[in-house]
Amino acid sequence: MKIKIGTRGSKLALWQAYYVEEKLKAQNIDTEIIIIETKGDKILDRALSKIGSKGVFTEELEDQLRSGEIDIAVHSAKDLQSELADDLEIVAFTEREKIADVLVSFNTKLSLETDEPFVVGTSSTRRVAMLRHYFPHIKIVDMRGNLQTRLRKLEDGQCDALLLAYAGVHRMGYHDLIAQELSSTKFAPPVGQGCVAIEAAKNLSEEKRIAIRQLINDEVTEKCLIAERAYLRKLQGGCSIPSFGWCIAEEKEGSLSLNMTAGIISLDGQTIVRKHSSASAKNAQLLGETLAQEVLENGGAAILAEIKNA
Ligand SMILES: NCc1[nH]cc(CCC(=O)O)c1CC(=O)O
Repeated sequence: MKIKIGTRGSKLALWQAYYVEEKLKAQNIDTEIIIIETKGDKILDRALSKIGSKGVFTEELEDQLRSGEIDIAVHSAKDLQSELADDLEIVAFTEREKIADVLVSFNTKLSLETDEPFVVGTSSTRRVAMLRHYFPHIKIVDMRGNLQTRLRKLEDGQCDALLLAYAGVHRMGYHDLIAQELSSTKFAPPVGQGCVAIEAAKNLSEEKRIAIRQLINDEVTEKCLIAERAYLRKLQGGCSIPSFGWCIAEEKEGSLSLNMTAGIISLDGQTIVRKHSSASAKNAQLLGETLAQEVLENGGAAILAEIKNA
């Protein structure tokens, strides 16, 4: 059997593709990595939220899944839109890395917790809003591009620090630049952060589908991601909305139980709606949907409407 793996060409995307390839190769499955450029890779001069919300990093990969040019597409789960077309599905989620955001700087003594003002580069609406809420003394500059591009801008002095996902920083070997790991209860991570998702067309052969699930899927992570993605789908926000959601699993009396926190924050950081709930892993999807309903009813809908009008 041979499995053709489609990926974007950034270093982080390639790390993910090699990670998946290793797991398949270990069981003597032949693999080929095919690099595909997406709109999100080509357009670098505009904020992601302005390019258009859906599929900026996925559309071209999905076309090739449908045509059979590739068997699977490897994505950062957080970049994969919550609602897939009817002919596509996620067949596996890899075991999750730490989900927190980190402050990255050449001055690792920097901390958001002191009153000292400094400049942070980020273009994520969630990170901007969270900074405004918790750390209003921080100045923010817009900063897009892949990790290496952003680090070069940091090196050039365009900012004092970056806010990034721990997972990407760790995978790229930039551990030494981590100045501070942020608390997820406060500075809540987005749905999917730290996890790699494997997307396939529904017409992929059953043989390949089963092999991929067996070798790559982590069942505990999958339950968490089902809950998180159900939350995002129900919120109908898309990836440029400052929403957050993270679910952790714990073994409780022999069965798996999920604890999830989810919410949304206004762009100016003034209003946060945050809800928490638990459920059995069997009800993962319902957990995410129920939380979305609660968030929407308790001020979330008003924040969404305000963002759409802006
Ligand atoms: N939006 C870009 C992106 N997509 C996935 C990651 C990090 C790795 C991950 O969360 O899986 C990053 C970089 C970042 O936000 O710092």
